[in-house]
Amino acid sequence: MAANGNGRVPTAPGAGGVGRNGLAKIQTNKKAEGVCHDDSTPPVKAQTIDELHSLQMKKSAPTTPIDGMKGPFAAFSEDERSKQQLQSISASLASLTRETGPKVVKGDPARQSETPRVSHVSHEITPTISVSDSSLKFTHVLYNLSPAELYEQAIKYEKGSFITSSGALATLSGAKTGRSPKDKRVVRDKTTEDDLWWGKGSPNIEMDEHTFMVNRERAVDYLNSLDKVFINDQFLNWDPENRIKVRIVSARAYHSLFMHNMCIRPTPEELENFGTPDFTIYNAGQFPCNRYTHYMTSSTSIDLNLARREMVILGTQYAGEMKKGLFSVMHYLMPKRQILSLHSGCNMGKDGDVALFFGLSGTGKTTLSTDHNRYLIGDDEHCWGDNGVSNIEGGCYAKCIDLSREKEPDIWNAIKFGTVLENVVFDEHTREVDYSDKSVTENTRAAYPIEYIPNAKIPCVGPHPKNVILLACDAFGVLPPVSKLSLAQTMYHFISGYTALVAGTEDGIKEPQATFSACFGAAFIMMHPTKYAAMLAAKMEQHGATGWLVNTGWSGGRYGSGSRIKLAYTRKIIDAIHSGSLLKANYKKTEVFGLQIPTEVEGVPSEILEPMNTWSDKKAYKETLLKLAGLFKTNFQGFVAHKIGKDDKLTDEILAAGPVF
Ligand SMILES: Nc1ncnc2c1ncn2[C@@H]1O[C@H](COP(=O)(O)OP(=O)(O)O)[C@@H](O)[C@H]1O
Ligand SMILES: C=C(OP(=O)(O)O)C(=O)O
Ligand SMILES: [Ca+2]
Ligand SMILES: [Mn+2]
Repeated sequence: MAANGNGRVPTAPGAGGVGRNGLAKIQTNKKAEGVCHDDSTPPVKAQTIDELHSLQMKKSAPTTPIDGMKGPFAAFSEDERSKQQLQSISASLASLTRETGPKVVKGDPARQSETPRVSHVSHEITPTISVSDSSLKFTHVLYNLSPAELYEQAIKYEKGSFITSSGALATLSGAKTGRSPKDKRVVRDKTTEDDLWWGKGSPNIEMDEHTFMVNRERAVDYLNSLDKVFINDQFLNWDPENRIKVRIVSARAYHSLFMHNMCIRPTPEELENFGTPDFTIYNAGQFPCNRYTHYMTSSTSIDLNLARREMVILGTQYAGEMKKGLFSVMHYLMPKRQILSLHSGCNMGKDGDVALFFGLSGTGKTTLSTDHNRYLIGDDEHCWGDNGVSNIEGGCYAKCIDLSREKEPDIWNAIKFGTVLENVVFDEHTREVDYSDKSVTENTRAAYPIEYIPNAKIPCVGPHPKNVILLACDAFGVLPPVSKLSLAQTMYHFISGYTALVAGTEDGIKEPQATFSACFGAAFIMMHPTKYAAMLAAKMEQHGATGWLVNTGWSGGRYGSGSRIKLAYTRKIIDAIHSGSLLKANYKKTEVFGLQIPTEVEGVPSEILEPMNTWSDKKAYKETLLKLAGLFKTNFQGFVAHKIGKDDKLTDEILAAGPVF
């Protein structure tokens, strides 16, 4: 025993007095005189460490009790259902050159000895001469794992996975940190040839059925070659009558957790009775496509086959491809049922007033629909049908760059256990995230279940919208912070789908990049933009919704000389739209774009409402305004030949609703 500071050996504990470093000595239990016990609880009921471990985890309770079951599924035993489920998964993973699907086993291969969930699929093993090695191998599936299980899988097996100080799962998406629209392919067949929008401006770049099958086989073979794959069986669309069952097969826990958060999570009962999915994604993102395959122009390919109801992902691990790929599918399926699909955020006031927020990436859909004073219905993808609106998703996907607790408290607080944080930078020791760090990418993201936002409206449905807000982040700084639109103007701006962002943050980039993306989501629509526009016009007219154009971009000059409109001001503008007070304001009409701008908005300095006021160089303002107007005009040329709605009246009005100069 070491000597203490004064050179004396400390006395035994229990003897009273002062111990080492002057601290009071530990007192042992009086009752335990002579024996050294560290607690008085009974010993654990285990003889070995393995027994102790087995005590720790109990088997999940079956949701339907096996005895005394009622309802249509009473005839099926637990075993029977589990067998059917494995057969369905095996069918999903079937390589089309082989007769049957792979032999599927549930559970982590690394934990077979511990997991009670190993259940063999009773495959009819057809004796065949040309048996390949791959057919001898079992495919282990990790089926609808919980966030906790997915965390463990990610941290154990996926490089770049860490728990941040707030409990979120930090992940890396690899070489791709954003979507790859140029690598998206859609199968052109007899049906889609007539139904879809092809050619100039369309996001649908064609591929043939055979090439799709080549890529599908490549993805399926890759997935079957792995130690294990993740399967998510989930739903899209909160409207129960138009709910779609989706299955996502992926190779990474990160992808599985992302989709767990983003799609609607089935209850255990719904999962038991899931049956066959309506749509399946094969995400083999780690594995590239073969560039010598017809139609491939890079090693990335995102392939959609509407007839087969399948999507294949090769060569990109960016999780947003899955979410937005399914959104494309909804943009096909829903309008066929007379339901309008919308790339918009959506929220609802206490009185049931619903607002839609359209806009391209980074314009504020997620930020502005997440509003502490209103119920969040969803941040990105919705349907508008005869009964009102419904969210397609079960989660939100927020941009995190420069996120602050003060400005966006609800999003900040949603970044906790269960949330996927993509491509963020954090302190190696404290695991505190630095949201201002763009070292990996500027497109850092958080994906969280919608119920992580305290005032989420569950189920995520609402009545018909009262306000339709078009968001444009105008880096030219010439669009007013807010203007009230006529129906024709709303359609003009909806079809134009304008935003201008700064290309990057490097010095020397003076010129903002204008983007026109029809329906504020050209990358995701499947039919001609005028189809969606006509539906929107009819719905807005029928339900008396008002259109608004809100510039969440620059004021007082273009990017470089002006500055971004304060989020606090934009929120005040949005508040005034929601409350109805802006509808009653006084308006004046702007030059060139002919926009109605209010003279006053509560909480917003009046001088910024008219952009010209904020520019010190009036000549530069006028030039920039005309430049932007020219860009709008050129872009709209592509639509002048199309009729919108049943008669020419609206079409003519829309054409007249653009800039005049
Ligand atoms: N005036 C403003 N209005 C809206 N967003 C703003 C404003 N100023 C800055 N921002 C920032 O712009 C980004 C908008 O992104 P986000 O809401 O995720 O867009 P979207 O959901 O449309 O892709 C957020 O990072 C937000 O903090
Ligand atoms: C996820 C995306 O959407 P947004 O930026 O609109 O949130 C995306 O465009 O990839
Ligand atoms: Ca979006
Ligand atoms: Mn968003």
